[in-house]
Amino acid sequence: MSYPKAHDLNCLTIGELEALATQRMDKLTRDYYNEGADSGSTLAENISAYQKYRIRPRVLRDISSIDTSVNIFGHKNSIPLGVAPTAMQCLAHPDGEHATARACKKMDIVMGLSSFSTSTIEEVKESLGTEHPAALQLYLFEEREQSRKMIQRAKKAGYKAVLLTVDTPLLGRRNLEIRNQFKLPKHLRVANFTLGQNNNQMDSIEEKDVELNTSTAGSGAGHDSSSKRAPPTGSITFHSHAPNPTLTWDRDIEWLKQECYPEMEVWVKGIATAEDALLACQHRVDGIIVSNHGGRQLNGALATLDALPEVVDAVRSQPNRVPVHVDGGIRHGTDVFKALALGADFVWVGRPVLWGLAYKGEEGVELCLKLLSDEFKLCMGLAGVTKVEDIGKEYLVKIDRSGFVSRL
Ligand SMILES: Cc1cc2nc3c(=O)[nH]c(=O)nc-3n(C[C@H](O)[C@H](O)[C@H](O)COP(=O)(O)O)c2cc1C
Ligand SMILES: CC(C)CC(=O)C(=O)O
Repeated sequence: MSYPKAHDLNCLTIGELEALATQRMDKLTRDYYNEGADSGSTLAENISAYQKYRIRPRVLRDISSIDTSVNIFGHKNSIPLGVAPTAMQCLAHPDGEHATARACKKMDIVMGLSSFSTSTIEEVKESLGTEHPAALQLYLFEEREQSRKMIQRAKKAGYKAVLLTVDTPLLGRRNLEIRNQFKLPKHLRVANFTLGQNNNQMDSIEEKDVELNTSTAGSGAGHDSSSKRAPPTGSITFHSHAPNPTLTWDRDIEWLKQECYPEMEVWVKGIATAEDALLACQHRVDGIIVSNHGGRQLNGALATLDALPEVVDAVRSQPNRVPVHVDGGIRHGTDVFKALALGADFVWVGRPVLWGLAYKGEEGVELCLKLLSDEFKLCMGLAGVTKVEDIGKEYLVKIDRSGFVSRL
């Protein structure tokens, strides 16, 4: 018997990957990527929530053949994990989203692409290849024509789904970002909205956008409680356009489905309650991602793993049961196992992939995905499970602060 595979002896865990990446990123990027909103307590709890559960391993079950694969968007994915959409990946590495795409392709792992990517929808799909599944994360703009164009481009490029981000009616308050007056360096662009589309110069993040973040004027979160906001105009920037306080279930989800069907599925990303999960089912979305945006939006919100059971229960009470995914705080293969045992069908991972990218570009992302894959497979085997669909709550116990253990 040999030691478990070591892909990089300098980096055997996601924790080590974070440390290595942290040394390599400039302060602006590191702060932008790593921080959560306000005190960061929701970001921290997304991670620590996994420690409330312990695994109940079963033995003597012949685990000599383990199948970690699942289906997503009609494709086989090597493990029940995808790369969450995260903005502006060229900040971490010059190859940015292309490096992520190539690593995803190699690892048979679905990729979520942010609307605010530093490479275009079409370019990234080319790096993924025609067969490989991808989902476009959508910030649905008030300027609906821009969103319609994005959707059409994604369809044409072969994206399988749109993940509508619903937890950004306003932008969360990220203090380091504000203190650093974060903006995209001049040599980078938010590629989907730059020259070439519509012959319309839509700039990347400029000085005035920083103003929007610090004063929150225009984002609807100004201090004047009676002020009425005006819809954003001019350049498309993340501060001005990503948050959209006008979105509603009735008007916008229905509109989006009409625009996307039949080529692309419509998912909502950012559900955190049973009530909204029920509405998502009633509006017949194709899937739900339980997410609090990696703790970057409403600080004080429940950790996603803690929100997951109520969402799963709500969805299971419905006749049209849709898949439930979760993201936030996943840093080890055992976390993937725990999320699935609590009823998730699939998980998405954000920051660890960015750390991989910052560490070694494509190779670093691949390393990140390999670590999580290896850990997940090992966890399945040691827990006595050979098929993903067999992972259930009987494999977990909850442990409270005083060490009291209870069955689920
Ligand atoms: C730097 C950064 C940028 C992000 N950009 C987006 C984005 O453009 N759209 C979006 O829906 N979510 C975005 N997210 C949230 C992720 O999709 C995901 O919900 C979150 O990162 C999961 O938490 P984790 O980082 O703990 O894995 C971003 C997260 C980070 C850290
Ligand atoms: C607002 C974005 C463009 C990026 C984002 O979602 C994030 O920074 O969390």
